[in-house]
Amino acid sequence: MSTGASLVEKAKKSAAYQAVDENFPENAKVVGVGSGSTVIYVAERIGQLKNKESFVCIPTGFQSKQLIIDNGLRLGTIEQYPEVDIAFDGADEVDTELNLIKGGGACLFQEKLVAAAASKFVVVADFRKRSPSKLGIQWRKGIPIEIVPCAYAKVIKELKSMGATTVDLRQGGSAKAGPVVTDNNNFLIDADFGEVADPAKLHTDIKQLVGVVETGLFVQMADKTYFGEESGDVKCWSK
Ligand SMILES: O=C[C@H](O)[C@H](O)[C@H](O)COP(=O)(O)O
Repeated sequence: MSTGASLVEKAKKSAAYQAVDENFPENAKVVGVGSGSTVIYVAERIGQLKNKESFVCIPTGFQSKQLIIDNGLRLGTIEQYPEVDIAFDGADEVDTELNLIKGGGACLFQEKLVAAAASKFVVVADFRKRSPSKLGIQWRKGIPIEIVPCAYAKVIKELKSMGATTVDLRQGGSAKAGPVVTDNNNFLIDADFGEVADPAKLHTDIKQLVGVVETGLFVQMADKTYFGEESGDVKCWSK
């Protein structure tokens, strides 16, 4: 009998494999590979393609770069290839409009850069990531926000005055004393705004604060999301 953890793992793998199988363009030249535990299976599936010498993969951070290398894929950079045919990535939460919260694994800036450069953006997730309506229902840790380190005290104060109920500078915990440092040498703040009524407005309001590099709100960027279900099925939401 499958345990809860192995059901989740199977769900991630089924979603990732189906997303690659149904969306990988035959003549793809440049492919974005996201970050996190679900994308591991995306990279694995792309690594099984017979024509893997014919395209380059663009990473969204250090872990993603390692996934590309470990699966025998060609590594490129977004500076060399600013036009991406398709990008695959995970999400922390997906709402019914396909808006996303991302950055639970501290990789949001490069993820958004690659997704924004992509003609098509496909998200892979397990059933726990699906919101019944708005963002902020399933993912309760707050919206990840990447900031320039010296701005943290100012931005925390401003997020509180914008109505965030809890605002935390993300800590490394037992793995690192002090704050998490992103792949871009920045800090992360997690700001809880509860249920997000208008993700586009919240993103714009946060982005205007001096010191904010990017928010983990991906508004109207995803074309499709594949959810691996507990039953073993995969559900696809598309625009
Ligand atoms: O910063 C991390 C990324 O946004 C991930 O794609 C996101 O946290 C989902 O990761 P996972 O597939 O491990 O749930």
